[in-house]
Amino acid sequence: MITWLNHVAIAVPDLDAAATKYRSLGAEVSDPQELPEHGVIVVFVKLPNTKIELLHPLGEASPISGFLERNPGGGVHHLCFEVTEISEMAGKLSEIGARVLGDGSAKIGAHGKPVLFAHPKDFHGVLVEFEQT
Ligand SMILES: C[C@H](C(=O)O)C(=O)SCCNC(=O)CCNC(=O)[C@H](O)C(C)(C)COP(=O)(O)OP(=O)(O)OC[C@H]1O[C@@H](n2cnc3c(N)ncnc32)[C@H](O)[C@@H]1OP(=O)(O)O
Ligand SMILES: [Co+2]
Repeated sequence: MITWLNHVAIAVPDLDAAATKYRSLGAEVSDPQELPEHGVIVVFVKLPNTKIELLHPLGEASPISGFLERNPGGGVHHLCFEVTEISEMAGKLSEIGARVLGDGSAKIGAHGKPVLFAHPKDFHGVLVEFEQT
């Protein structure tokens, strides 16, 4: 079952500049975290009711490189919802006709929990991430 909004992710061309901008507004911003398995480096802006994940490509084959080429100034990249049972999610997604990205199995995400992504073309033009609660 889908529950909380865990984060909204924004792809940015300059991670330090983006982190500084949110910090200057008084937000608590985490240190950068490299996620080589996901091809990104991330920073989290912590808000009382959710988080903003600032994303920048890491390595040669980042899944967000194409997005930043098309949106050089940055843009909203994905939404992440928590789910009670990630192991059931891949099956549920195919049941409703949504493609699971990658090899279809969950990977460990930025919070140390399994995550899956569904294709934006199957979710009203929005890339959706699901994270185990
Ligand atoms: C771990 C951490 C965490 O939170 O724990 C993360 O979030 S990692 C976050 C980074 N990891 C991921 O994003 C993993 C899942 N993402 C992917 O596999 C890829 O980004 C992807 C397949 C969605 C898109 O890759 P791509 O841009 O190179 O592919 P294409 O050029 O073929 O794009 C196919 C179509 O999808 C559209 N498209 C691409 N990216 C997005 C997006 N973020 N939101 C909405 N639409 C999108 C393109 O415009 C294109 O539309 P048209 O055909 O109309 O031109
Ligand atoms: Co994310």
